Amino acid sequence: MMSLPRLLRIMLIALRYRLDELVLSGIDHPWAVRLLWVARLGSRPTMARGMRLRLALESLGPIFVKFGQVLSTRRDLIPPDIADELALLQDRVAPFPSREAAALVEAALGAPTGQLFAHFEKDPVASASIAQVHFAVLHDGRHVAVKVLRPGMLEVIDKDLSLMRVLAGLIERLAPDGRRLKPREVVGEFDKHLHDELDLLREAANCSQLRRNFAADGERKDLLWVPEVMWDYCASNVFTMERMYGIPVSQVDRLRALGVDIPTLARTGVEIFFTQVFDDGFFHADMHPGNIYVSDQPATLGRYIALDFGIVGSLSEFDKNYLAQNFLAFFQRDYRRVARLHIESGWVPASTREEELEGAVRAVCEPYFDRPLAEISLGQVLLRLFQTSRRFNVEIQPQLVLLQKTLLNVEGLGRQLDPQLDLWKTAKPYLERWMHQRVGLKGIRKKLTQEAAQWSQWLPEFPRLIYAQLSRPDLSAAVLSELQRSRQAREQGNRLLVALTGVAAVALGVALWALIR
Ligand SMILES: Nc1ncnc2c1ncn2[C@@H]1O[C@H](COP(=O)(O)OP(=O)(O)OP(=O)(O)O)[C@@H](O)[C@H]1O
Repeated sequence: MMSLPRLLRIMLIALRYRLDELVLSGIDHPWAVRLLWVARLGSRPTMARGMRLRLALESLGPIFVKFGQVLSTRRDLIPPDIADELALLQDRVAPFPSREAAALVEAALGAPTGQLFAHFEKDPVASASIAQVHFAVLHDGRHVAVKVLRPGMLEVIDKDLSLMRVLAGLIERLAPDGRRLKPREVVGEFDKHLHDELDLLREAANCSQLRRNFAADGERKDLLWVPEVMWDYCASNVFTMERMYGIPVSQVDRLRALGVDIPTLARTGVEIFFTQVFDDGFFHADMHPGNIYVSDQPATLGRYIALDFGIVGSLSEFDKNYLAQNFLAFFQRDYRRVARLHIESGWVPASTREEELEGAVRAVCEPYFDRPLAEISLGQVLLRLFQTSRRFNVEIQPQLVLLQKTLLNVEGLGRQLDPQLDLWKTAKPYLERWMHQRVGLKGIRKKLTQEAAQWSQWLPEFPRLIYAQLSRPDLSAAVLSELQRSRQAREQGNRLLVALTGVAAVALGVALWALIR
């Protein structure tokens, strides 16, 4: 599967941009030192290292560009100057011919586009490295957007990925800093990311779930507008959804000219994110400005529109608990609690000394309080917490890394819209409400409701089980005579136990009946 000419080309480009300096400086393998010395002859780095890496990735093609974009979010691993430069990577590429797009749709949906759609726009509205989007109209008049996967993507990706794995192995072995950079882990993560993005049915299902989450109750309906999935027009390489009408959130001047209140927009953006994280545990994790639009239609002016559902994150109750408690403890500067939370939840080995962890957490968190609360980046705090945790042998769960990356995006977006945005003020009510719901009466009620079905099965069996336990025939004579001695006391106790169990069962039954009624 691995192509030698392609590997050589990658290496030549890497040398041309002197990328060896980035990862191999300080190398002490004799043959590699000599080889590098020859290869470096005549080339002299004149540009900043980040720019050289960006240009190299651009000349290696769309998969490497995508890799650079993903890498730009790993600020826990790479220095800020490189991350900033990689964030500039654009993966707009020339569209593939519309004939080919139409043929792919026909093959996937089993009918010619002329028969499937009342109208199918020949020219794509957008084309990126993985897919391109065509607008169309269904026979019932609904306007749709049809996302079509580029042909032959899987083969190209698998070839480039196997090369990346080879390079990652080399870097890990040769580079003095190789282990810390975790190149194989980064490529592994990228591999998963790409394969997820390649399955458009998966993306359609994510879209459908997000739409349901935001359509469920009236309050939320106005927060975020998510396209409806046209399931009859979807396949693994074709995703047809409702067409949305809006303006990219980054075009602030246009939005302002339409009368959209920008500070409100900034606050709502953060609220939407926290709603997804703490209420649903399911969040859109590719929140770059190109995927977030704002409605320009009179009826829905200013409402957020989500697009591109290739990457989403899911959080368990445990993750949410970890996040909420840590944020709250952090803002109360209660580092002992942060440390204890990590030990009690089993995040760090039980043998970890609480004071040691507390000291480490204090060292990373305290500098943040040098600035006003409104300027603190929750994404950065989380990142620093993760970095500290790593030193104490914690493997950070991928969904939390995804969340931290998205949080940085959301904060960036919010502050771009409104530099005065007080993130903590916007986030705090969510965290407190969530904690309240979890530990307060509401939380207990919710838990009981969830368990109600189980209890309704167990409850009727209680008297039989109690009776069976109290009249076990297999008690030996010795035990019986021993028991006879204390029979009186026990009978008294048993009567009390049965009475109490009965009362408890009735109370529980009434409570459950009230909850599920
Ligand atoms: N439902 C829709 N309604 C209107 N326009 C859409 C819709 N879906 C996608 N588009 C347009 O197509 C563009 C690309 O869509 P999308 O982001 O889903 O594709 P992508 O291939 O994942 O691109 P990228 O990798 O750059 O994010 C969007 O920025 C938007 O302009």
